[in-house]
Amino acid sequence: MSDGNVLLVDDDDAIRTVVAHALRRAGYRVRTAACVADLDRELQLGLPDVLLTDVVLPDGDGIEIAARLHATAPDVPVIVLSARNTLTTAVRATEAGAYDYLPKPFDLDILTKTVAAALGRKGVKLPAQTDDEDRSLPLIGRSPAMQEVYRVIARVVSNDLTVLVSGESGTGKELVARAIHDLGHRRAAPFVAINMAAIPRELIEAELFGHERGAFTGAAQRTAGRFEQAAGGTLFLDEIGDMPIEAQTRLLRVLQSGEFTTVGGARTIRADVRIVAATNRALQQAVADGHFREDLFYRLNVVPIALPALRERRGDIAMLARHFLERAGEAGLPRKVLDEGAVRALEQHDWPGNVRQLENLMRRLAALLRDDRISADEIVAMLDVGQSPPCQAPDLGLDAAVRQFLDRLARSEPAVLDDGTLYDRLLAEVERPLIEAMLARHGGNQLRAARAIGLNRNTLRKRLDMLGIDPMARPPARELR
Ligand SMILES: Nc1ncnc2c1ncn2[C@@H]1O[C@H](COP(=O)(O)OP(=O)(O)OP(=O)(O)O)[C@@H](O)[C@H]1O
Repeated sequence: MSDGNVLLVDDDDAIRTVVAHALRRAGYRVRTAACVADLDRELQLGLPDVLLTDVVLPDGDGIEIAARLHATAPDVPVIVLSARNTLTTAVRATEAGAYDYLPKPFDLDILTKTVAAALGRKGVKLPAQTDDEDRSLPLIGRSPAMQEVYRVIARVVSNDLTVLVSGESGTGKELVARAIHDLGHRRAAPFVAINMAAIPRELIEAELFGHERGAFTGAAQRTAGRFEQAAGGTLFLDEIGDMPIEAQTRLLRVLQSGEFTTVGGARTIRADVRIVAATNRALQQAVADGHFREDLFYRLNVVPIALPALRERRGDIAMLARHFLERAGEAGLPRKVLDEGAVRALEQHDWPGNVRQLENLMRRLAALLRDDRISADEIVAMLDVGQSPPCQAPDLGLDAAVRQFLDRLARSEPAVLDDGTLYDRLLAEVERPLIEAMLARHGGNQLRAARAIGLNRNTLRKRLDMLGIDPMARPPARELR
């Protein structure tokens, strides 16, 4: 049995009663305070071994209390309890020197265990407080799964540990990487992203490490790689599972030695970057299949952050949807609101394209609907995009396009057949329906569609721009003539 001294500050009588009871049952001596003034009186009577504090108090802010106590009595761990379950709160609490942050509602068992752990680790050195706290924190969501993500982010912003973010496409992996950069001490230096799936495999090493003049055909001058561009900042290695094995070996060497050599050069440069890698597939499986080096996996997976799929945190959907409608409004699109049925329809959907798909849908609704209120019917109609019946080869609409083309050809002058443009014209005819159908089939996910078609993602993006295709749009119904 512990005889630790706990001081609990919360203006909610029920929370004070329940928490104090649970902690007393666990063997702690508990004092309580309902506001900052009460707390000050209690502190004059003696310091506790652990302080638990709510954030919003009638006469002050619990995080300021944490910072104050951390400055005057750094040995006393502070656990912040908050109903404002945002990344901002988690990060502010950690920066203020709090030992831990527990989102409300919390589990009493977890609270008791956290208090026990805090008592066992008193005197832990915590990150220093930083200056500007109201930096833009873009991650939305209060689900328990996102709370866990915030807690891990809050723990890594003050160090340079390598982070591996995993999650399905569109779950916010890049956003997490940016948040880690923007909140950390490297934020004044660049955040540089490189996507392994978007670069031809043979160019990845040159892109990462730079190359000397003449290092390979077409290398007319020395070019700095992403490691050099990101010096002092953060390098985001997206879709790390797509990295060719030779580049993996080279990256591993860099991570081990802290230095790299440019392609074709004898020059060694210190790698001063924080690495955040991301993957949308199970890297362990890639390791088991021999496609990803196990030693590199462990080097990258120092701090894992697993982002939940949107369907695993349906409680966040309404908040995210409203956030995206608001953003669309700020961007000049008409302001719209969701009615209750619309929210339910959104919450029931499975979101194969995750937050990105929800964001695109909200933007399209804001742009296309005439009504100010969005109803369930409109959501369902727009979500219907590309749902092909199961167990049936989907109709990509290509046969119709080709038939129409052949039809026109049959009706034209015979010389048109031999004018040297047939190949290009036929391709032009099928490209749009092919891309539209494959995008729809993959829920608007460009990476998956590109992979399925056999195109590089960058090439697909360029073609979308060229053809003016909206990746989330429903493909137009093609008539057979
Ligand atoms: N929690 C969130 N709050 C607000 N916006 C989000 C959140 N998660 C994702 N988004 C938005 O969704 C879109 C997709 O996010 P992001 O590019 O970070 O996903 P990703 O997992 O890196 O995707 P991919 O694997 O396809 O590269 C972005 O526009 C991002 O701003």
